Amino acid sequence: MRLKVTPQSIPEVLLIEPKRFGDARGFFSEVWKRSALKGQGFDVEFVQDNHSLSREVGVLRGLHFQRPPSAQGKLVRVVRGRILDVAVDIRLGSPTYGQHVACELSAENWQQLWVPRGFAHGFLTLEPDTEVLYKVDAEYDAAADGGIAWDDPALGINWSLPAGGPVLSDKDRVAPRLAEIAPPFPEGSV
Ligand SMILES: Cc1cn([C@H]2C[C@H](O)[C@@H](COP(=O)(O)OP(=O)(O)O[C@H]3O[C@H](C)C(=O)[C@H](O)[C@H]3O)O2)c(=O)[nH]c1=O
Repeated sequence: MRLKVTPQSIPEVLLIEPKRFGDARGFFSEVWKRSALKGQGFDVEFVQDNHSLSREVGVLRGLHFQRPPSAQGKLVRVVRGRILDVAVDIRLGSPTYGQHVACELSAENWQQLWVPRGFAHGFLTLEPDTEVLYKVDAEYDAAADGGIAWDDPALGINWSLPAGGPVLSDKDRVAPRLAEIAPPFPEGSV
């Protein structure tokens, strides 16, 4: 098997573990195969690839989403360094609404997280010079871009922050709490 897929505590969120074929030259790995998600009921067609570099430990990007009809599913992986990757269920009416999955993804463990539409996504870097690559199934739409506070007490995310606190963008520093925004994903919207 080249791709192991494990549903998480919120079963729509999947941990994906591609196999690495190592040899004296290095390794080869199929890091994405459409049939792997299709087998889990997600027939995804990615339309954009993203790549971010975060220089310091403690960079926290999130919690972000795009509102319908520009909602994005994301397949996240780390090619250098390590992150705590977090997906928060913000689908109104979901039995796991407001709950989250947190997984450590790294170049070493080679694991990926599938974050479906209807989830807010964010990560904290655990090593310097961390590079995150992620495919999305809807293009960037700045007008649909939304965010919720990384430290929203209602979400109860244990980020394991560094002593100096997170390094945030101006946008993330002032994001509202989930209860303060109009529900971004009404029932049936994703
Ligand atoms: C997301 C995105 C951003 N941009 C531009 C907009 C800004 O001028 C610049 C930085 O954007 P931002 O500060 O939103 O980047 P991040 O904080 O890494 O945002 C991402 O962080 C979390 C982890 C996510 O899951 C989202 O994919 C995304 O929101 O890139 C684009 O041109 N295209 C894009 O798809």
